[in-house]
Amino acid sequence: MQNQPAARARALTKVYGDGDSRVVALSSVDVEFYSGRFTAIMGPSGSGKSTLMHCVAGLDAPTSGEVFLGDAELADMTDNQLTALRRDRVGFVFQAFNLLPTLTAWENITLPLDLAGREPDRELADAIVDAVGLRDRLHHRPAQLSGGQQQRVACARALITNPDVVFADEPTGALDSRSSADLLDLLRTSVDRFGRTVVMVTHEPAAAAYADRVLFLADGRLVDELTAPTADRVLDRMKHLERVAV
Ligand SMILES: Nc1ncnc2c1ncn2[C@@H]1O[C@H](COP(=O)(O)OP(=O)(O)OP(=O)(O)O)[C@@H](O)[C@H]1O
Repeated sequence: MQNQPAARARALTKVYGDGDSRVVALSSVDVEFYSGRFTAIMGPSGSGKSTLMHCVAGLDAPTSGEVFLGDAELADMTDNQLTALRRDRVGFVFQAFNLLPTLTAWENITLPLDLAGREPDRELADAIVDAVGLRDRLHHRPAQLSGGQQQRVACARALITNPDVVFADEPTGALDSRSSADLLDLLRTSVDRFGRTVVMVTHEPAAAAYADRVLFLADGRLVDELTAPTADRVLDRMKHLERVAV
């Protein structure tokens, strides 16, 4: 049985520019991201992966179509409501870690709560700090941490508000293979242990294999999907897509 979608889009279309520079980045995409699941989005370069994630996360407005986070339709929201939604109900992890250099790891992790005037839930904060394995680094600043540690701080920051959905855009893109595996384990743990919903854009079949389900985009359309993926099966589908695309 599938869970309720934590986020979904209907007939989502995104067009950039006009005239000669017009690009249809997404063409009438219907998609559901199930609650408590880990979904990976793959596809050739330029296929619309980041655009899809940004539209569903409320970072970018669709040209047409509908996007829902839970029951809320994003188009019905004012700018202030969208800002609050991005702060309180959505967590983000990007390829560049985007930590504030003057704050310690702990201050970076709790920043979204400070901005919202909320206190950390001690039990959740403890569990997250243990899961990211940074208990002895909490008072270090980003420059004193490795890339992998910085990305785990970013991941803890995305989890600390107990968001409905964590969106990760190429989160392992700047990491070595060991740090990538640690980060992917952490995203997997956030789903299995904390019940989070994770949506991750990636180029790497080995990273997509951590997900429960992989969606494949080509030319702005959803063209395929795989459940219980393995790196080999993901790679096979990608080869097929890239053959079709040339
Ligand atoms: N701000 C923008 N203005 C104009 N065109 C854009 C803009 N953002 C994206 N595009 C175009 O939209 C299409 C989809 O881009 P998108 O970044 O979503 O693809 P992607 O699958 O994430 O690519 P990659 O794997 O290379 O990061 C591409 O043709 C891109 O050039």
